Amino acid sequence: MAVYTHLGAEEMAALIARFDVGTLVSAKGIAEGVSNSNWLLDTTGQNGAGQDGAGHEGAGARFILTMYEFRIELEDLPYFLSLLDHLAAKGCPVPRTIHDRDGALFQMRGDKALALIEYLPGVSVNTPTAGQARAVGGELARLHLAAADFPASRANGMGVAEWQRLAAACGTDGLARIDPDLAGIVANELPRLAANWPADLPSGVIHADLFPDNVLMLDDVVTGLIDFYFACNDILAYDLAVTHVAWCFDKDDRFRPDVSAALIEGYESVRPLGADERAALPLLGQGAAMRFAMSRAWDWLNTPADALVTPKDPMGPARRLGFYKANPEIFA
Ligand SMILES: Nc1ncnc2c1ncn2[C@@H]1O[C@H](COP(=O)(O)OP(=O)(O)OP(=O)(O)O)[C@@H](O)[C@H]1O
Ligand SMILES: N[C@@H](CCO)C(=O)O
Repeated sequence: MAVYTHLGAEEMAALIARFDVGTLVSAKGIAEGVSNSNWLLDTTGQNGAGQDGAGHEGAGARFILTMYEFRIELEDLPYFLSLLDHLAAKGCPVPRTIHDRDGALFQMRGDKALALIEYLPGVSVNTPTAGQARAVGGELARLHLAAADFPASRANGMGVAEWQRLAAACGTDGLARIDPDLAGIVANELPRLAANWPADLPSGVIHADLFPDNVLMLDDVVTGLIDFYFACNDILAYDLAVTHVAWCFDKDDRFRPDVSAALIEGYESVRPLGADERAALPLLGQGAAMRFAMSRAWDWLNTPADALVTPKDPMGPARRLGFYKANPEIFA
């Protein structure tokens, strides 16, 4: 479930009339996703009409309407939405933001923001193949290169200081309630990661959350990179580490060496890693695993029992952290 707000037909049609996209034909709530309300819209217009004329007259057009419900600060929206436009203009497979007739990137409904973005085809894979991981690695590197001249900057709100804040907010008892091992893992590993976190690796715009559910694919082709709402400026190789944690293990947290090799090869076919970046990957992987262990632990302890969403298990990333620590040679 992810439609938290009801928008009536008349209101939806009036909203869409602010854009040069034709008139509304249908609007369907999208079940996937947990943070925002999303609708799939069909209109009588052309895709991207009024921007570059792409699309086919008479064929109708399809869009995603997102209402930002939680977590996203309004002041960050221009960064996220103009980043989509910047990357799309450079040929990255990301949805363009549809601007309204006055050029605005987003609309307000009460205190909530809404944005209309381009619909992209494709599905999210559950068990990626090596070929799919190679393609994702290549697109991630292309994203890093394409964003090199993006003029805006945003600090990583999910960096080391946030892992520490979340760990403290969960407390030793809370972590131990989730799993008897978790409190010990955090007590041992978090101070070490914080003390050794690299400060001088190449940085730029990163996606920071490129899990399979944020990638749309058709066979081995990436058709969409979506959900840029953690994007920020940080270490580029950390983004590869995040993607590695998310793609290179099976559901039982067993490492998948072929998928790992393909992801890194795909990345390096576009942007070869420096020796310093490659040497840092074992630590960056542990940090990426800690980031998701901590955000999930907080959600685990703070999601009401009757909530419509099931919190994700923090122990998956926690076990992957242990794997990276014990097996740094996988990145050699
Ligand atoms: N541009 C797009 N083109 C096609 N489908 C999209 C697009 N954007 C989103 N979707 C669909 O909507 C679903 C939810 O989107 P998204 O993951 O951005 O939601 P969210 O609530 O912000 O995410 P999260 O659960 O990661 O916080 C996606 O799984 C995908 O199926
Ligand atoms: N992709 C994240 C959710 C966003 O922080 C996870 O799987 O935990």
